[in-house]
Amino acid sequence: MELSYQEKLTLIRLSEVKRVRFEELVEKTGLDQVAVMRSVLGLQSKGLARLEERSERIAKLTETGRRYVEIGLPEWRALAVLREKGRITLDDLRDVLTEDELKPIVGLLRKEGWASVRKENGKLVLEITEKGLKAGERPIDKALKLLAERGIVPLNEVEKLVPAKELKRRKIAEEDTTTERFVEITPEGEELVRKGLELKEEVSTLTPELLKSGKWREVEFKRFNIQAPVRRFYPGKKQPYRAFLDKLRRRLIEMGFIEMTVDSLIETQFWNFDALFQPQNHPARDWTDTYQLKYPKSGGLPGRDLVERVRASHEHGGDTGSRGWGYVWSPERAMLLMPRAHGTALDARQLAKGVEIPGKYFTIQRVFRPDVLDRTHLIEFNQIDGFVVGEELNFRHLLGILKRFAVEIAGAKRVKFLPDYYPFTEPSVQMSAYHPELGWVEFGGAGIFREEMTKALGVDVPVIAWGIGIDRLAMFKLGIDDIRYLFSYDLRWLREAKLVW
Ligand SMILES: N[C@@H](Cc1ccccc1)C(=O)O
Repeated sequence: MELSYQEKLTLIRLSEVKRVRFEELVEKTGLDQVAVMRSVLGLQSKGLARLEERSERIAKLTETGRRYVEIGLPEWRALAVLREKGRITLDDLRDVLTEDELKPIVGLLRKEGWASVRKENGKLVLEITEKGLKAGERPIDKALKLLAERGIVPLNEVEKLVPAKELKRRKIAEEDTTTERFVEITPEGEELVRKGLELKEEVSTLTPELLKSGKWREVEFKRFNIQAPVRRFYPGKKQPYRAFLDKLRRRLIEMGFIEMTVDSLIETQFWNFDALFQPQNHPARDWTDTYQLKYPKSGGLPGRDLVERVRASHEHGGDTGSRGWGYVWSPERAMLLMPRAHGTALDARQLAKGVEIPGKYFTIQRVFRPDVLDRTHLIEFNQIDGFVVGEELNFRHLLGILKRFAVEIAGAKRVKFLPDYYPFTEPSVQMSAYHPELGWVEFGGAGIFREEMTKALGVDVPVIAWGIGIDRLAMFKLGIDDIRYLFSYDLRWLREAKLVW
């Protein structure tokens, strides 16, 4: 039979006394209470010992009772004054009794026969009696003594002296129930001890010393119950959404994407709109769809050549064969500053800077757009934008990549594509994924960048691009149905949110 060190120790100590109060057994083993209880339960389940619980009615000294132990019961204090003076009025007792004790005192003394009571000139006069002079220890005094000595006394013992009701009425003691625990060894337990138990100290940590000295071969290792329930533990960890973004970034890098970064959240309209072939009179450039910077209002434009190519593209299509938008392009307008409204601005910057062909790029950006806050809309949110550039790319590649994003990264089960419109892509597509509680949620746009855009930026091969509302993807992944929760301070959520992947 497999016994732990503590079980063996407990069993051996128990065999010395056969039957013992639990508290005493704790003392005998020198272990702590929890360890002994665990051992006793272990022994019990192996049939070597029995734990017996007995509840018992007891009387317990009250606060008032404790005071009486110190200064004496009120009737004794009153009697002392009577004995001294022979004849007294109630006023003479005010020094030795409280107001509460004074009220019932006449009745008490009379009941005991320690004083006679008369009324003289409208005042009560108490006179000591023969019995009062000889008065000695009564049952209630004995009960009080017993309680004083032990604090807690079995009810039946007290009741041999005074009814518990009486003690309760006088607020000396109150009734209660305690559970006493006894541990008893079984014949099987005794048998086992008789055969001899080897008591080897158990080791719970394997130390370098044990390993070096080779002593690990001799010692006995403590067994751990890895199924035992433990206390919940909340170690420090990354904010769940931050963790999600970090993992997403790593994943994309692993997939061979190059990350595009930028220092500022502020962008010129040139990079946010113009370089993307979005005409300056396009409604989405209005203050209703994007924010503008109050101060400073304007920033700088990139090199002349690039600006001229973008201008040409807008005004007449440049050398793409397109007719462009057919209006007079304004550099001042393009210089206006705004909080970046989409991550796609970084695509434009990268294409202008030069790209590897074939190549894959991505960026995770904080972007800003006026909106009404609700469960699926924030005015400040995160986008993951990316593009793939290569000679042979076509629309089918784009759909394939997008589907992979939605299914693998967002864990969406159902995805659908719908035709859409963006000034910078042709064709354009919008994607939605099915959320179990919110229904179809649009989470991104994509398309093939128009030549009017890519050529002006200096790239002459197909570029397929997408922009995804990453917060919405995270909702799927983190299993939440309110986008605002991603930035929540709710400690419970922060502690218990699963780290995904
Ligand atoms: N920038 C677009 C998404 C998009 C990116 C790239 C190509 C097409 C569309 C948006 O924010 O909605």
